[in-house]
Amino acid sequence: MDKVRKMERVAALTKIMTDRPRYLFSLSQFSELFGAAKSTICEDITTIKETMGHFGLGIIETVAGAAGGVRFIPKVSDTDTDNILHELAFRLAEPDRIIPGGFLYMSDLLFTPHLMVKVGEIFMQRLAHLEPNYILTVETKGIPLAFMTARAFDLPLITVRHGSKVTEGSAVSINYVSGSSKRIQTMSLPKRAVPSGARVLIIDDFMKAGATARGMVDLTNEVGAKVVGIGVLVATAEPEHKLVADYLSLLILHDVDEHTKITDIRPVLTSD
Ligand SMILES: O=P(O)(O)OC[C@H]1O[C@H](OP(=O)(O)OP(=O)(O)O)[C@H](O)[C@@H]1O
Ligand SMILES: Nc1ncnc2[nH]cnc12
Repeated sequence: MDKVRKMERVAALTKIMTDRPRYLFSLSQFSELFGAAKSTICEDITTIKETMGHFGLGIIETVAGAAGGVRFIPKVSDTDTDNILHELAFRLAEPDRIIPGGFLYMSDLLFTPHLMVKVGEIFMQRLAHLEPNYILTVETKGIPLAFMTARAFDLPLITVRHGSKVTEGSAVSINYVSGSSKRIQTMSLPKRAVPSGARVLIIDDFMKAGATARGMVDLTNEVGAKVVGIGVLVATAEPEHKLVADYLSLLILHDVDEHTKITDIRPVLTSD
């Protein structure tokens, strides 16, 4: 290979690292890829680190030692977080989102990749201290958000399903009554999906009574793993007491008025 110029290395390194947030790349790997000395790669990394810091684009973390390396950690600034949450609240308050029964149509936003990438990064930033090693959600609408959170953490996603599937092997199942649908539903977790002792972070799009989240906690306990935290995009203000003790919600839905078409939904801001 022709000698790779610094500008080319920096562009390639940035692409490789930001494509896989939080993954620890070894310097030897980069050194081999570009045919450059480790000291040269270190200089490139310093340039990327400074640029990221200067523009508030994320953090480049170096880990010393034989098992060490370098990784990119997404960082959404407080201002960007507040702007995204304001934008989501504004869009969710659009009058034509109200569905009879006081439901809010959210699927278009939940399935918009660039929005969910950011929300996933916000969850990662706020919940990384819990040190999960699995992300868990329940089908259907929670999946894109949970998947993007899993991406920001560089962790696998497990999906609880409404009913067991032969392709997933043996499963533990429970019945629960979702406060939202007021129906008895079944949820199943394949036994092989979560090893016992795993630290699980639950991510979902919506929480009303919290029965769905409670069900996921119970299933996780059933397979000998532990729920370390729960994050939801929207939680309703009422009922105040949910069926799970502790959770982080990015938006609070105070009211949906089907007659006036006014939805009162507010972000939980970084300054709150
Ligand atoms: O706190 P709860 O009252 O239990 O309700 C919350 C659940 O309701 C929604 O799912 P939904 O029933 O709309 O299913 P879907 O994602 O498959 O559309 C949401 O994704 C939660 O999982
Ligand atoms: N989108 C939604 N709007 C209102 N209540 C819900 N419960 C579950 N999903 C909901």
